[in-house]
Amino acid sequence: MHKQTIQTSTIQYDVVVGKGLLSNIDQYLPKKYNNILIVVDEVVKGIYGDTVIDTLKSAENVAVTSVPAGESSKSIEQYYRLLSEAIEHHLDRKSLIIAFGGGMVGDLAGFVASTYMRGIDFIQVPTTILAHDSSVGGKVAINHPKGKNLIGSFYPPVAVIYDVDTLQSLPAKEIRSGYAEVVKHGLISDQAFFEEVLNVDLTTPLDTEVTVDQLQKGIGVKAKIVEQDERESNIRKFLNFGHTLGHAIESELGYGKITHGEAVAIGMLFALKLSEEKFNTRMPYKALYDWLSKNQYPLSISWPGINQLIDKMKLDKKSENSIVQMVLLEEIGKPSVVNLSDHELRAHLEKFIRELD
Ligand SMILES: NC(=O)c1ccc[n+]([C@@H]2O[C@H](COP(=O)([O-])OP(=O)(O)OC[C@H]3O[C@@H](n4cnc5c(N)ncnc54)[C@H](O)[C@@H]3O)[C@@H](O)[C@H]2O)c1
Ligand SMILES: O=C(O)C(=O)C[C@@H](O)[C@H](O)[C@H](O)COP(=O)(O)O
Ligand SMILES: [Zn+2]
Repeated sequence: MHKQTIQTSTIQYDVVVGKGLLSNIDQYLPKKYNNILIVVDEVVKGIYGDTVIDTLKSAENVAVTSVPAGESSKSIEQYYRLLSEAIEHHLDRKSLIIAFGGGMVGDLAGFVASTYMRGIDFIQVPTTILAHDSSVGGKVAINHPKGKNLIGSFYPPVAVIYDVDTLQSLPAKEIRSGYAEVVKHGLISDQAFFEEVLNVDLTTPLDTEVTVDQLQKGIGVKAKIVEQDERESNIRKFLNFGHTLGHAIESELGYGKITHGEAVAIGMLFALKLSEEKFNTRMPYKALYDWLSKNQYPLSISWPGINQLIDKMKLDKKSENSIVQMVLLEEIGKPSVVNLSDHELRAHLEKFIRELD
């Protein structure tokens, strides 16, 4: 078992990563709670629900509510329904919400916790590779048809309990999706880490030791940033590398049509191309493209119209006065936030799409 402590200006919490944690989950709760609501998606409930419920039921008053699996549950309807469940189960300010699943459940249940009675404790119990990213740092949100995560808050969990045994049952598509964020953590932090990630072959069974080591490194990269800039005034924007276009693609194609990581992977390729142009430097575009292709990321997508994409990019949370900001790289490990005019963005995006297709 490995523990990293996150210390921001507002809160301290532990991220515990290890094997077999689910069946001892009660031991990792930071304190005793009078009442717990577990929010889980139907797939995760089917595989791991009993273990967690049985462990907690002996000690606490526990209720479970499930949401349909998939990005479309990160919606105002599910958010409202979960609030109603919290009321029905008599959760109060001494109660706990457990977000049990991938990033979808983490973001949704975390947002419920952040607004129910103006905020009650919640913990993240991630079950996907992607959630090494989403469970740490306290961004919680739901989607709006106009844009990803437009309704949300900064609301850190009181603990993250990451049982890596759960990764064994992940479908290949979700392994790919999660690894895009590991690649991101490599690109924004360190050449050696990036190269190490590109050595991983996602088409063969994962080497658990290597994966867990890389997930811990990714968490370390994220922790270092959110500890200094919890609310994204400056350097936290670096964690958005690949997301300005990625989120626009997800939202324009329809939530769930492409996974978050698949869209971010395309967004990172675009950001690398732009970085080359803006900083007159060489970027590992080809190395990343080849790795993504070899690992069966969908790089040839049915592209939405450029105007729609640009409109969505303007709604990105980094935008100011409708000017699109993108995170680019001056070099690997040296991210930088750059403003782009509509004209420039359109020209580069058109060229990128043409060359990718
Ligand atoms: N808050 C943040 O900082 C942050 C960071 C990155 C991504 N996100 C958000 O996270 C979401 C994506 O998260 P995700 O990729 O984990 O998707 P997800 O939560 O939708 O899970 C993906 C799929 O995997 C299934 N699944 C989950 N765990 C499983 C397991 N152990 N075994 C088998 N199947 C399992 C789920 O049922 C689902 O079908 C997006 O909404 C994205 O915007 C948030
Ligand atoms: O933690 C962050 O900050 C990130 O940007 C991490 C991203 O991987 C994640 O997808 C996040 O939800 C994006 O945030 P948003 O503010 O662009 O919605
Ligand atoms: Zn992301």
